[in-house]
Amino acid sequence: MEGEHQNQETDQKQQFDSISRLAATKTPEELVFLYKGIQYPSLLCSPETFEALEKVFQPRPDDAMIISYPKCGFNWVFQLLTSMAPMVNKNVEGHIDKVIPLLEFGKPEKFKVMEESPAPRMYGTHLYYGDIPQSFFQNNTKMLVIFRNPKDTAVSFFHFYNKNPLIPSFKSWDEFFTRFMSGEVMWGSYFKYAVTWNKHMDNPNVMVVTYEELKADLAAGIKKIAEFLKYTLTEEQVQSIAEGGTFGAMQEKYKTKNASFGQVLFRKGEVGDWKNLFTEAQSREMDAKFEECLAGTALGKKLNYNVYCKY
Ligand SMILES: Nc1ncnc2c1ncn2[C@@H]1O[C@H](COP(=O)(O)OS(=O)(=O)O)[C@@H](OP(=O)(O)O)[C@H]1O
Repeated sequence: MEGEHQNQETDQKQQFDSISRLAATKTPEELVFLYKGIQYPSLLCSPETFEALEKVFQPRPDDAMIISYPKCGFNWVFQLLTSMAPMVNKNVEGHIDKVIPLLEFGKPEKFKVMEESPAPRMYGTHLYYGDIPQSFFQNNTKMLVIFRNPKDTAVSFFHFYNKNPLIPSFKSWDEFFTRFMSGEVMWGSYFKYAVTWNKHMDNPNVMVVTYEELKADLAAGIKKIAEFLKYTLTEEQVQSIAEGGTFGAMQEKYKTKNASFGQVLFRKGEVGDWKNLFTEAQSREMDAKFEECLAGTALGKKLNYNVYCKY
């Protein structure tokens, strides 16, 4: 089993290196493609995979699906879930890391591989609510929706664009900020994403967790997630998941798994980094947008904007 796991890690590293070499031969325009009006990275997503997600993939009620706008903590929560899964069913072990966990990434054949995985399966998406196939709602898949305050999300996204060889770069933070605010970035508008999810927070199969609450108390966050998924964990198991889920532990793990992508993915892992890039005018502009879209809403309250996004 250990050998198989190492092979999967080597595969991931080789895939990333070979796609990076391909990306270097592309123009910035070629690195992005539009699907239903939204931008996606063309070397990672394809219309065939989007169609197979809709028509071929069979979600199950005991699946755990992470849904997040980019840079809100998808990989962090995925790590927590993959630590939990073998505690719930040992047979899951050999199936973790077999496919890229983001549903819209990779080739359509991945869905056949996922079919063979025992419960609980863990995967996720950055897709808009409206672009998630109806089958997930009809089959009562459990949805963990991860949000992060919009200012840190924007800063993290900006650095991601500029560090990730698979997507185009921006000349400046100011240019990126304008595009983020108008929603002309990959996976679309943060605010549209949030406004839509705010309407579905009462769905019993949906639980919203924030990046900031995990940062404040990771063990409490793990217990909350386990309870939602109906997993029984001992205190020791919670502690061991929390230890493996710190920023430092995850950064270290990626050094052996895929060092170059690890550097792209695990940048700083902090709350409040926005203060290093936002001008006062940009901060006010985002405050006004938050007020217009989310003030007074359940999700707006959960995001604790006044605590995390004000000077
Ligand atoms: N364990 C842990 N603790 C705290 N923060 C963490 C952790 N793991 C990942 N991160 C930070 O999450 C940011 C990346 O978010 P995503 O994983 O959603 O990115 S992606 O859209 O899927 O590429 C990115 O944030 P920034 O550092 O602010 O850029 C990561 O560093």
